Amino acid sequence: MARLQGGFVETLRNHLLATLAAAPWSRIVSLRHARITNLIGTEMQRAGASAQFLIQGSVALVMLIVQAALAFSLAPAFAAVAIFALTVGGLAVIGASGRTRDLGGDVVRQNQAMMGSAATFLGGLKTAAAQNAQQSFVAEFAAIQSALKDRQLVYARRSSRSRSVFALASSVAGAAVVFGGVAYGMSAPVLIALILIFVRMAGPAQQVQMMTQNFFFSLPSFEAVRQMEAELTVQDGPAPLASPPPPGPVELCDVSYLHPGGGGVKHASLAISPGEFIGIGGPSGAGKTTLIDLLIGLLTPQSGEMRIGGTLVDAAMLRGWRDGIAYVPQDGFLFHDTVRRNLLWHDDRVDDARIAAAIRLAGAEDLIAKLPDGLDTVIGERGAMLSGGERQRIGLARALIRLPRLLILDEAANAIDAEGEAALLDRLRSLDPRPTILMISHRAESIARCDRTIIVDRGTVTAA
Ligand SMILES: Nc1ncnc2c1ncn2[C@@H]1O[C@H](COP(=O)(O)OP(=O)(O)OP(=O)(O)O)[C@@H](O)[C@H]1O
Repeated sequence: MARLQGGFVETLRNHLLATLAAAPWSRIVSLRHARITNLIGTEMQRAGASAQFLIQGSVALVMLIVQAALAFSLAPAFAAVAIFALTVGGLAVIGASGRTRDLGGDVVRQNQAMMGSAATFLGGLKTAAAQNAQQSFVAEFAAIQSALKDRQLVYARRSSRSRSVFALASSVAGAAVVFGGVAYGMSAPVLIALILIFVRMAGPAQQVQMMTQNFFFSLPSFEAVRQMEAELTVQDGPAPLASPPPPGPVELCDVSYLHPGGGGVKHASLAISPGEFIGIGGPSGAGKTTLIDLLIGLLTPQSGEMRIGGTLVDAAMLRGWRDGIAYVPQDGFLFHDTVRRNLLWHDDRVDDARIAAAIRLAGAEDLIAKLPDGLDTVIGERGAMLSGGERQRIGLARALIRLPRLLILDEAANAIDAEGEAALLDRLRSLDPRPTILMISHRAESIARCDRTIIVDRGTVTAA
């Protein structure tokens, strides 16, 4: 049973992760991270427990049926009364299952709120510490914990009450069997055998009752996992194999994508040749990131089309296209591990010469030289032990290690001093062969270093 339960949880967890990985970006972006981490951790375990309760309850039910059949063969009328009593008890338990399930649903919601509160606290730790605001986080967390404990107490009280009722009812039933047997002149051997059977039925009957309750209490966890999968799944079937796109320009032909609030990109048409270094400028919220998300295929055009090397992009080509993309956001994702593991996050079969070349290009040589253990220094959660500019240089080096066909810099150097950024851009310009580089920046002097500029303003894309 342990193997079954372990296998069930493993399969469920892997399936959820695979669904998440295959989900369209527009759906992933609106998900709350705490919801996912809570599902993967706590709720998966509860869902596994619910599967185990189902199996244990079924085993106990089979035992109960066998014992009831045995009792029936000895004294049919008696057994019929006992089976009737058991059925009434079973129906009462099932009747209460709706409320038990609601309680289980409350527990899922509170677990999620608790995870969300902890994640917000950790994310805003520095701001909270700087403003002495930790107490409000602690108070919020305590309030959620208290609500969670209350729901669990209600459940514990309810199951303890039904266990007492069951114990009382089975004692009364036992006494009734003895009394009835004597009153109706049942022979001593049959009566003793019947009592033995009924006594042995009490265990499985109670187990069925408890397992049913536990099952309905943990069922909402399984339902929550399924619910998320349903929200993330667009179509069934295996993802297509990646097919590399043909060489040639990337083109957007009259492409529009508007987010639910109305912001985005309208009727964009542009062609980007291989090796071009293009600056993308425009005010905040104008649609620059949306344009990039369309070019890397994270967003699918609502109208218009995208071509690479003259060929219309389909799902298989999109996978191949992304294999050649390196994307560097403003706040590059760094994790609590060594610089080396952060650099090789995507592919650890890279040789040292390629790592050194990428570090040189990103201008991260001095930074790594001064770290106590060089490339093997652990840099803290989200690279907390580095400065903003240093974090960005590590993010850039990681992207360059990929030897991308398309390099996207989404305000990826805005924390680096102007002089350092100018030198970095010059190094990128002189790369040979040079990848296509798209750089979003709010610094006019940085944009000026590109081959040409695209301006995005209120969703309209124009060449400057
Ligand atoms: N997932 C989303 N859901 C709803 N609206 C969104 C979403 N993403 C972006 N928007 C909206 O679309 C518009 C364009 O956003 P986008 O991120 O493309 O702008 P941007 O030019 O990159 O801005 P910035 O320079 O500030 O990064 C904004 O009004 C933004 O609020």
